Amino acid sequence: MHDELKQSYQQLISAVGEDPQREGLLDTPKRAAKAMEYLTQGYRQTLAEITNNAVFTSDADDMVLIQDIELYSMCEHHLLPFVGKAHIAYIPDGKVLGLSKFARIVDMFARRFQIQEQLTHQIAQAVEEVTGAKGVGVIVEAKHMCMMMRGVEKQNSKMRTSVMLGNFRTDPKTRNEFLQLVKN
Ligand SMILES: Nc1nc2c(ncn2[C@@H]2O[C@H](COP(=O)(O)OP(=O)(O)OP(=O)(O)O)[C@@H](O)[C@H]2O)c(=O)[nH]1
Ligand SMILES: [Zn+2]
Repeated sequence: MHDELKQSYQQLISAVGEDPQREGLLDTPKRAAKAMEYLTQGYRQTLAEITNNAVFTSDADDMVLIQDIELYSMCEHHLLPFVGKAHIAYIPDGKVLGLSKFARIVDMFARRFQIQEQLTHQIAQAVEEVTGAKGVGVIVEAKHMCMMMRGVEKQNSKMRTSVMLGNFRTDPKTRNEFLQLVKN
């Protein structure tokens, strides 16, 4: 993959009319390929591997909220970054997941070519799958460079997506508790 990416970046540099042999650009295909490999490493990870069995038995059955998990992803339409935060809440059903693993789940799906709606959905489903929770709620808020640097060039708009599963979907009280907690 590395060599293929490197060649693609060489072509890209030529295609925009730059000189790939210019001193400042000589190592750019190599660096850019390495960066792109990192930014898409989510394709080469699995849920089992990143959560590493960090699921613990617990009789806690109150809502757990992990807020402000920063995320960097790339929109699949323009391959430009979108940047923001994820908030994840769940109601355990006998099992809790190690705290850091929520951030790892966010990164695994963010480091792919994405649309925000699907990213939000995948995070929620993964948390449900790993914890077997009674319910899961995920909110993602992000700013899309494809709307800021180009196109409509709006600097202040933000996209907010949410996915509610289990009792977050069926029970308005649970959902409201989540939304209230995130607001605070
Ligand atoms: N729903 C959704 N849309 C997104 C996301 N990221 C980018 N987009 C939008 O995808 C759309 C692609 O529209 P097109 O008309 O095919 O592409 P375009 O001509 O580059 O569109 P403009 O951005 O309006 O210039 C744009 O409206 C983007 O704002 C995302 O995560 N979710
Ligand atoms: Zn885009």
